Amino acid sequence: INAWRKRQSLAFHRNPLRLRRRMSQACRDRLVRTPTVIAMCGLPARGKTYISKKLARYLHWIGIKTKVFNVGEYRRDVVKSYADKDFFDPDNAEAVAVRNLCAQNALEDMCNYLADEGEVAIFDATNTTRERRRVIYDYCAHTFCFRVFFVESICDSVDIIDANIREVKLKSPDYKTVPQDEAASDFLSRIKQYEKRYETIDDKTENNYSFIKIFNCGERFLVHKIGGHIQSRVVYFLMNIHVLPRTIYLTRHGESELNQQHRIGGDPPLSRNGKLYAEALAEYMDNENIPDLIVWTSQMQRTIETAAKINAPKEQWKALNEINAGICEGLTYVEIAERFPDEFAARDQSKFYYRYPGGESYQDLVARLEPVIMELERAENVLVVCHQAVARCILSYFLDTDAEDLPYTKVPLHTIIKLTPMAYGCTMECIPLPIEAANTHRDRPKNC
Ligand SMILES: O=c1[nH]cnc2c1c(-c1ccccc1)cn2-c1ccc(Br)cc1
Ligand SMILES: O=P(O)(O)OC[C@H]1O[C@](O)(CO)[C@@H](O)[C@@H]1O
Repeated sequence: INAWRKRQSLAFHRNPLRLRRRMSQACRDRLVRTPTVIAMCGLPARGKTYISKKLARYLHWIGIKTKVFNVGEYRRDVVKSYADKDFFDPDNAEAVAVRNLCAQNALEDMCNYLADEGEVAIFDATNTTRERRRVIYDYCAHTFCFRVFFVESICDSVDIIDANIREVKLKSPDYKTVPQDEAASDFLSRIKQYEKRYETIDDKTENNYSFIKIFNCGERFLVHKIGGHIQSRVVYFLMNIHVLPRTIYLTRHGESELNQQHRIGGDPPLSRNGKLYAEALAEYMDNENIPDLIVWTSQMQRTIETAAKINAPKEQWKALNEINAGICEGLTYVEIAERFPDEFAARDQSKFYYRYPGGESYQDLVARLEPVIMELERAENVLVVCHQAVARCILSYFLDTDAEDLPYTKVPLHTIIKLTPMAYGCTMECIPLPIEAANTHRDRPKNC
């Protein structure tokens, strides 16, 4: 499929017409993983960029090549200094031409990305008219034979719109030199310009499309003609996220007796220092005074023991158990290098994909952690007490780390990581507690 795509993309740059015929031929052949365009729809301040970025982060984390194409960024490239709301007046012919050009440029870049390497592309734009959606559908589905899935966010809650404008819009490049209250009123009138022409997806005249309509941040959904695996994963994800403010705490278990011996795996008890960390962690969480905190641990005794003294309900997840090192369980890295030199070298060559004989890879870990991430999206204040490799995978979901770098993320023992969702991402604060612990981190070797 990749070689085919490479040929198609070369052909495209040489002879667009020939490619389009070839691509329509491909339409008749069932492609294994037909690329999907997720086209956002909705008035400004309906969370389109929020959904686009969050969705892209989730799909990237489960291993699907995904990229967001934001038309606003294309417009800012073309129109250096933003004039004002009149730029969005549908009767301003020159501005309409510029905006259509930007949308077309984004559309072409997006389809080239999918023709070359991408599996999912998210088209982050208002797409608020039937005509605009038909242009997208004809270009992506008929010319390129990609699946198209429309995601419309509809929100009439003034509080939510106002919060969005305050939290995100006023920080946008369009308003960096404008006083806040003037920016807010300019943005509100920008919305009014769009409202003049807004046509919500109509399940009668647009009933051939696959789409989901989301009302008021997920209070209600209307799902229409889900087409394929990606779309069903997207719908499932969108029905599990929420925007309630909350904090996620992440920490490894206290130092274990095997950590002290620099041995990996096993199901060892805590060392004396590990027990001290368990007490300090309970005290820290008490001081944080988090409403309705829930604590998740693995089923290994070192995490259960670490959480035991925390004054909150506990839940054990087998999915949070540490990576299974198979034949290397209980060994030190030196012993592994001596007894299984080829395995040791192979792991450093491709640490994310390498699977221990009789054990797991980081890629296996991400797959087994997906239900934990989904439940974390549904939950509010949670403390997750887990392990080094597991913590790296969970952290990479929130920080959008690449698979290449994920297995080398530093997650020291006796450190509390505080994750707070903000605007389009989340902030991370590391709080090391002053209790001695072995260093279990192994850096990427120089030659890898
Ligand atoms: O402003 C908004 N209006 C309307 N819907 C919104 C937002 C935001 C939002 C949240 C944080 C910052 C910026 C935007 C998220 N959603 C949203 C939409 C659908 C789902 Br399913 C979940 C959240
Ligand atoms: O992938 P790495 O760097 O070997 O770290 C994972 C290892 O960390 C530990 O949790 C502690 O050493 C081991 O149980 C596990 O095999």
